[in-house]
Amino acid sequence: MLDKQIAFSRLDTAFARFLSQRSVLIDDQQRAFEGLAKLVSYHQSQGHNCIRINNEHKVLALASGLATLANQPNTPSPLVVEQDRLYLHRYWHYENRLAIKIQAMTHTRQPPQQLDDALDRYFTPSEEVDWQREAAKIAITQSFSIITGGPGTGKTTTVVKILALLQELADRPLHIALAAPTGKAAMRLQESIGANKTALPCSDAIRQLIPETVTTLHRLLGAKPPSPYFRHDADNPLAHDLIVVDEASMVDLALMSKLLDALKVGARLILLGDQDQLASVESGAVLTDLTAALPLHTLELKKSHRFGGIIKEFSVAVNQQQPEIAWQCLHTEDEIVSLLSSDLISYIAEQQLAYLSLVKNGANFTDIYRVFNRFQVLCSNHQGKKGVTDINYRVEQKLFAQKHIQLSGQWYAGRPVMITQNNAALHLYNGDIGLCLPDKDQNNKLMVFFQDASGQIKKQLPSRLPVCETVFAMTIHKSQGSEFEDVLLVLPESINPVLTKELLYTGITRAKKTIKLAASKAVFVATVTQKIERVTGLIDKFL
Ligand SMILES: Nc1ncnc2c1ncn2[C@@H]1O[C@H](COP(=O)(O)OP(=O)(O)OP(=O)(O)O)[C@@H](O)[C@H]1O
Repeated sequence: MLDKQIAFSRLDTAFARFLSQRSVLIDDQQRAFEGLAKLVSYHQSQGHNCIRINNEHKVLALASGLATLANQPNTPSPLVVEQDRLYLHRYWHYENRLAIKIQAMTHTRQPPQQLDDALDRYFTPSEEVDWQREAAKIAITQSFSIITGGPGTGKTTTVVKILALLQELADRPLHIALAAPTGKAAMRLQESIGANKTALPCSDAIRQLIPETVTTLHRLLGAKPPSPYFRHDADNPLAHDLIVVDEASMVDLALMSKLLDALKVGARLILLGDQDQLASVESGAVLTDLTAALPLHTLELKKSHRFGGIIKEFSVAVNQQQPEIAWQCLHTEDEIVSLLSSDLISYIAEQQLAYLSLVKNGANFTDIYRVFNRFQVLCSNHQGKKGVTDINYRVEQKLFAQKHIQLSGQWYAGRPVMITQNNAALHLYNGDIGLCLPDKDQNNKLMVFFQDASGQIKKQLPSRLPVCETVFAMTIHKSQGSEFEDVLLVLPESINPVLTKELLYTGITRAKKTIKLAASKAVFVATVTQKIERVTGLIDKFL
């Protein structure tokens, strides 16, 4: 049953050997069991919650003495068999807890009196169905709700109205937390909430009950690194009456399960996100699974208020896996969505000139940061030709050859960097972007400048920074939760397993104004055709 093509890690091999040596099996059966354990370990590391097994494997796993049936829990075993699925015990536990906790929240609440009148004040009555109003109705009458939709469909606008409505309708002020999986996503939601609050048709008293700060989920739950556990859990629940989580597609099974565990009895949860985006980096496809499993708790907003036109058409064609239509979108006259026709590295270097000239002229950081963030190169892959490392290296060399940067060492004025490791002491987190600039207050010594959610600027000595990398280009994965005016999407020269329609859709939906694509038709078509399939048992647990 072992697939020779699979690149098992040393961890997969060591884990499987460890288990098989503890099994009661011998000889061929022991070897077969070791193969099975290796497969579970590998697929879990690839984002699946479990693997599908046939009867023979089920018998083998149970005969090993190291797997138990999910519905016959006795002593905890390293593996769990549930129907035709084999899990590592921990992931079965996460799936099971998550389903149990959500099911406990699926009873409908008594609709408050005058709900319709209240809704009418926030949502202008119209002839057609107003889906944002419907979403608000679901979120108010259910303890657990999901509002999904692509960029600009009004998820944030709607949720701010929901928060005001819930505060108006509550007997006492609700304790609300707003959270997102990454610092970047938290920052964006915070900006958006602030802007939306002022436009609410409510009293100042109600407005003040809507929080303005957005935290990361890890901070909300009280991370205790390196421990995988949080300060808040079932024994020490969060005090909040309502928690809103934005960019929920990025939340993996383990984190979502821990979040649900940490909710107090009677609390509400609203998940916001785009179910068509990439699944979480770690295992599971939680948002997609939950939207499929709980249609009565889910509302999908379809109409984009930010952009229609060709970007929308392009994203829809990619999402619906129509490669020929998507390819045609790249060939319209207005060039809002187009193929890159010039040399890739020269084009990227040219796009940095406005930014680098501000750096050279000693402009203030806010202006430099804004101009840098206008354009971003998003690659599908990190390694290999046309991956992030390759492009960053070649762009630096080009800018150096053109004398736009002075490349005497690793650090130079104008080097943009992305932090790739959290450092709580410095308040710098994976994904934060900083710019290396001469510090006028310190005799032009090179410092790395960052801007936080509140717009505050902080600086650090390059030598003190946690691990980071140059970021003229970043992966599409890292760009989740961010938006840029102009995006250049770069795919490699040959197809690889990372290339999926979800990845491309996520990259496309980062763009606010224009999209350029650097890819051959063959690779583009193959990418649109490939889809993320994650093996999970979550939907089955709601049947
Ligand atoms: N019903 C509406 N009528 C008109 N404009 C709207 C409506 N709903 C939202 N908008 C506007 O559309 C824009 C996008 O809305 P919003 O930021 O709420 O969308 P979103 O789904 O949260 O987007 P993203 O996922 O990109 O954060 C905003 O400028 C907002 O004011």
